[in-house]
Amino acid sequence: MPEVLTGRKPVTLQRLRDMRAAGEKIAALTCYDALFAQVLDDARVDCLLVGDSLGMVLQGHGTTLPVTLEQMSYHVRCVARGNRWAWLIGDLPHGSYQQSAEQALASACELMRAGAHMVKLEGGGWTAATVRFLSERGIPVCGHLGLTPQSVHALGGWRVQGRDAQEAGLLLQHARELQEAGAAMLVLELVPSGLAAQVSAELDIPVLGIGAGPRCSGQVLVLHDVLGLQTVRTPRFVRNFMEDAGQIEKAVQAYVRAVKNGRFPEEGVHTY
Ligand SMILES: Nc1nc(=O)c2c([nH]1)NC[C@@H]1CN(c3ccc(C(=O)N[C@@H](CCC(=O)O)C(=O)O)cc3)CN21
Ligand SMILES: CC(C)C(=O)C(=O)O
Ligand SMILES: [Mg+2]
Repeated sequence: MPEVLTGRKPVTLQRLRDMRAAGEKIAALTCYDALFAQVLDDARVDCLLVGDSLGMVLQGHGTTLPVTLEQMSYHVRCVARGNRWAWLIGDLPHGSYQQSAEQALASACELMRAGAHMVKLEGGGWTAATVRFLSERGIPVCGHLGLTPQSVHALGGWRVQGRDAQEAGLLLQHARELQEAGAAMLVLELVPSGLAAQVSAELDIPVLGIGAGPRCSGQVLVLHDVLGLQTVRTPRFVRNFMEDAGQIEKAVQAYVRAVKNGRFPEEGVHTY
């Protein structure tokens, strides 16, 4: 239905900032195709993330490393066709932004042409200059700290990040630097809930958590995990919303509701 009949407005960066300021939780899910985009959009998911997790979920790889920019661009195009209102974030895949700020800009432009509203890149420290380069050129950028899957081999596995004081301090510093460089959003993955709460409270930008506890501006999960479809052992931060809902549309609605009213994630159950 058109906007005049639904009263629905597209989710914008300003709207996401307002939600953060008002304490309204942001509900995000990964999405890789047009049909699911339509389903999630209808269920009023605020942000759709075309994540490079598709390398593991759709392609059957053991990590996200083999995913290419061309593949990401294809999936962003698919999702953009099915989406109408949600804010669309595209992951820059491994090797598409590390070489230089210029390389990152070219890769980001490819995803923006495909229909992304924002790009996401992993890591702290050196990424600040790249985030600044893209932001100054009108491309909204989302940072990603904590467990950064593209560095899984360097990190020594899918391990919780920021457990000791030194690691926590560095993560907080990286988060500040990303915001200062112009990052408009931040994903925190697999970090202790207290640290995620501290980062979210200190920053002015929306912080989406995945395995980062309930005190973030919002949550993001892999869609297939929410639907109880798992090829690997389910991480503890996941909740299967299909169990009670019994139907995909209802499960997604239940996820949005649980995030909005703060019942997911549950401290001590889905947290570290
Ligand atoms: N389906 C799916 N869901 C995801 O959340 C996800 C992907 N794929 N692929 C990319 C990354 C990989 N992720 C993972 C994978 C495994 C754990 C895991 O097993 N974590 C341990 C924590 C170990 C510790 O305590 O340090 C756990 O028990 O949850 C966590 C995140 C998150 N991302
Ligand atoms: C899990 C989220 C944050 C992600 O980066 C992905 O799906 O690739
Ligand atoms: Mg990713």
